[in-house]
Amino acid sequence: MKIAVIGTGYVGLVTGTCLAETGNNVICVDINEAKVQKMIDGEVPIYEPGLDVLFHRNIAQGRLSFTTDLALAVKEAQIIFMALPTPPGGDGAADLSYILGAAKDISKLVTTYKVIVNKSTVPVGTADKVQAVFKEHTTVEIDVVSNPEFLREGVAVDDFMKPDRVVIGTKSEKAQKLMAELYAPYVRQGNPIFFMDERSSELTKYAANSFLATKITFMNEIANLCEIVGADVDAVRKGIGSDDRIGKRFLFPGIGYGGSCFPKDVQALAIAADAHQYDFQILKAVMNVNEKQKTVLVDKLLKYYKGDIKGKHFALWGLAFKPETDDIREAPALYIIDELIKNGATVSAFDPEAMNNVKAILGDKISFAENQYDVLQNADALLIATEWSVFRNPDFEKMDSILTNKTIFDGRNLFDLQKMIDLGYYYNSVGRRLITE
Ligand SMILES: NC(=O)C1=CN([C@@H]2O[C@H](COP(=O)(O)OP(=O)(O)OC[C@H]3O[C@@H](n4cnc5c(N)ncnc54)[C@H](O)[C@@H]3O)[C@@H](O)[C@H]2O)C=CC1
Ligand SMILES: O=C(O)[C@H]1O[C@H](OP(=O)(O)OP(=O)(O)OC[C@H]2O[C@@H](n3ccc(=O)[nH]c3=O)[C@H](O)[C@@H]2O)[C@H](O)[C@@H](O)[C@@H]1O
Repeated sequence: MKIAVIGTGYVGLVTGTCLAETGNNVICVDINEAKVQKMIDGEVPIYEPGLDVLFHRNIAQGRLSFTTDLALAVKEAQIIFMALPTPPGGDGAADLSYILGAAKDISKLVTTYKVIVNKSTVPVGTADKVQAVFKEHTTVEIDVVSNPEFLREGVAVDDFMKPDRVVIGTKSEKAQKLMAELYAPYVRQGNPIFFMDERSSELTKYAANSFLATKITFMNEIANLCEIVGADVDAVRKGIGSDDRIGKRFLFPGIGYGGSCFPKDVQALAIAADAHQYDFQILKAVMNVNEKQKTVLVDKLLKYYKGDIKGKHFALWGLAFKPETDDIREAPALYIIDELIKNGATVSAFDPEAMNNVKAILGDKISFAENQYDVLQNADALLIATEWSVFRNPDFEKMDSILTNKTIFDGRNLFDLQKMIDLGYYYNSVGRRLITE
C-alpha cells in the first residue's frame, strides 16, 4: 500500500519504518527541515533500539523516504497517518492545533479517496472534529480513523511489530477493510485487532495510559508506606504481582512516572472529564502523588544532610525518563537537578544516551562526565535516576576508590540490600529498609 506519515517523532518514525518493513511504500513528512535533511542523509534522529537497521534497510530498498513537501506525500497515499504532537495547552487539556492544522492542510490537497488515520493521543470527539475540517474544505470522500498507538519508547520497534493489540476506531467498512489489510502482518500470532467506534478508540488510549500511571502510583504509595512501617516493597511487589489479576508488570516503585505521555495524558483525561462535569478523583490523586514522588530522593537527601546541602556536590546516574531512550521529556532527573541546584548544591551527570538533550536545555548549569565512574569524582553522594542496564552491576571496587563517602541514594532500587551492607555503603532506596551508617 502507499502510505504517508505526517510527523516523524518517536511515533511517526517508528510507524513509518515498521510499515515499510512489511512491504508498504512509505513517505514521511515533517516540518522540521533539519530533521528531514538528517534522515535523507541516512541519520536516525532519535535513539530507539533496533530502529536503525530497519530504517537503513527500507531506505536502501526504496520503500521509505522523507520530505518536507506535504503535497508530494498526500498525492499518491491511500492511507495518511497523523503522528503529531498533542501537548498540554494553556489549560492542561490536549492542544489539537497540530492535528486540526495538518487536517486543514491535507484537506486542501486531496483529490481522491483517502483514509486519514490519527495515531496521536487525542481526546474523545477529535475524529469528528477532523472529519468536520475535511467537510469544510473538500468534497472528496475521506474516512477519518482513530488508531491510537501503544508503543513504549525503548522497545518501540518490538511493540509496533508485535503489538499486544491493535485498536481501530471507525464506522466505515471501507476504511476498516484497508486498515485490517495493513495490520494483518503484525497480528499473525493471533494478537487481536479490535474494531470499535471512534470515540471508544480515542478513550481506550487515555484509559490505558491512565490505568498504567495509576498502577505505578499505587506502588509508589505502597513503597512510601513500606518505609514508614518497616516493610520491604520488593517483597510486597512480588507478593501481589504473582496474582494474575494484578500482574507483575508496572509495579516497580521509583521517583514518579515521567516521559512525554503519562503526565500529559493523565492530566488531559482528568481535564476532559471536568469539561463534562465529571470529577475523575482517582486521576487527580494520581497526579498529586506523582508530583510529590518526583522529589522523594531529594527529600531523603535533605533529611540525611539535616536540611543543608549548600556547597555539596552530587553525582547523578541517569537523565533519560527511562532506560533505552534519549528522551528527557518530564524526566524525574530534571526535577532532581532543579531541586539540588535550588538548595545550593552542584551536580555532575552521566547518561549513556540523553546527555546531549540535557546539555541543550541546561547548558552549563550542571557538568557532564564521559562515563559512570568519572562522574563520581569529588561527589559527596551518588544519586540514581534511571535504571540503565549498565548501572546494574558496576565495578564496586572502582567505585569505592572514587566515591569515598560510599553514599548512594537510589531512585530505582538497583542493588541488593545485603550486598550494599556487606560493601559498607550507606544505601537509601525507595520503599526498602533504610540503611544507616
Ligand atoms: N512518544 C511515545 O512513546 C508515544 C506517543 N504517542 C502520541 O503520539 C503523538 C506524537 O508523539 P511523539 O512521536 O512522541 O511526538 P514528537 O514530538 O516526538 O514528534 C512529533 C513530530 O511532528 C512534527 N510536526 C509538527 N507539526 C508538524 C506538521 N504540521 N507537519 C509535519 N510534521 C509536524 C515535529 O517536527 C516532530 O518531528 C502524541 O500525541 C503522543 O501522545 C503515543 C504513543 C507513544
Ligand atoms: O502513550 C505513550 O506515549 C506510551 O506511554 C507509555 O510508554 P513510555 O512513556 O514510553 O514508557 P513506560 O515504560 O510506560 O514508562 C513511563 C514511566 O513510568 C515509569 N515506570 C514504569 C513502570 C514501572 O513499573 N514503574 C515506573 O516508575 C518509567 O520510569 C517512566 O518514567 C506506555 O507504556 C505506552 O503503552 C504508551 O504508548
